[in-house]
Amino acid sequence: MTQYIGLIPAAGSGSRMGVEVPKQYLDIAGHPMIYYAVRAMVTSPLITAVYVVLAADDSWWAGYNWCEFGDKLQVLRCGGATRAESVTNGLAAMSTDGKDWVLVHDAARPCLTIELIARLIEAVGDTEIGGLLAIPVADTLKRASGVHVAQTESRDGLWQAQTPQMFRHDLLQQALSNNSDFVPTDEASAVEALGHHPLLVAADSSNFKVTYPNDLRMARLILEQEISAQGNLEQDND
Ligand SMILES: Nc1ccn([C@@H]2O[C@H](COP(=O)(O)OP(=O)(O)OP(=O)(O)O)[C@@H](O)[C@H]2O)c(=O)n1
Ligand SMILES: C[C@](O)(CO)[C@H](O)COP(=O)(O)O
Repeated sequence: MTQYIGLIPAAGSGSRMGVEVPKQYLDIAGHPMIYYAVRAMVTSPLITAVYVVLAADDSWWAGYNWCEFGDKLQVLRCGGATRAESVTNGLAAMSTDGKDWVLVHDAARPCLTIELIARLIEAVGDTEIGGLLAIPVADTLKRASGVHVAQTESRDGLWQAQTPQMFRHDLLQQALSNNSDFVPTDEASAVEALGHHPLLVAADSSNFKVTYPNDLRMARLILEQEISAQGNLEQDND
C-alpha cells in the first residue's frame, strides 16, 4: 500500500538569521523551532513515518526530549552542504518503497498544520508527478539594480513555493541525481528539470519560512497564540 513519508531537512546553519544557534533550534514558546514541523508531520494521521536529516555534527538535537513522537520519528545524521544534498542523502538513507510519496518539509517552516498536509495529499495523491504547497504572489514585484528599482516585473501567474513538496521517492531520487550544474533550491525545480510539471496547491501565508529575525518574531506570535487558544479550549472542556 502506498505510504506518505515525511522528510525534514534540518542540517542548515541559518546564516541569514545572524545568530550562533542554528535557527531550527531557536526557541519558540518553550520548544526548538524544529519541534513544530516534526509535531505537524508526526501527528498527521496520513503520514506513516518521519525522517529528520541532521548535520553529522549536530550537537543540539540530543539536548531535547523527543520521546512524545515515538518510533514514528527517525533521525538521519546525513546532512549535506546544500539543502538539495541533505534531501538526497535523506532519500538514500530512509527505508521506503520507490513508489511511496515523500513529503519534504523545511524545519524552518514551524507553522505547518495537519490540515495543510491533508490538503496537499488530497490534491496530489492521485496525480502522476506530484506537487507542492504554494501561495500566489500578492505584492507588486520589482527587479533591483542595487537598491533602486530597475524595473517592475509582472506577477501574473507567479506563486511563492512553500513546503511540503510531495513526490514519489524514486522520481525524486532521479530528479536530484540528474547530473547537471544547477543546484535546485527546492524539490519541484529538480522535477521540472526532468520536463515534468508539478501541481501547485494553494496554501496559507502562515506557512512561511523563518529566514530572518523578524520571521522568528512572527512565528512566535502565531504559535504562542495557538498554544494559548489550545489552553483556553482545554480549560473550557474541563
Ligand atoms: N545544507 C543544508 C541547508 C539547509 N537545510 C535545511 O533546509 C531548510 C531550508 O533552508 P534555509 O531556510 O536556507 O536554511 P539555512 O540554509 O539554515 O539558512 P541560511 O540559508 O540562512 O543559512 C532548513 O530547514 C535547513 O535546515 C539542510 O537541511 N541542509
Ligand atoms: C524549499 C523552499 O522553502 C521553497 O520556497 C526554498 O526554496 C528553500 O530555500 P532556502 O534558501 O534553502 O531557504
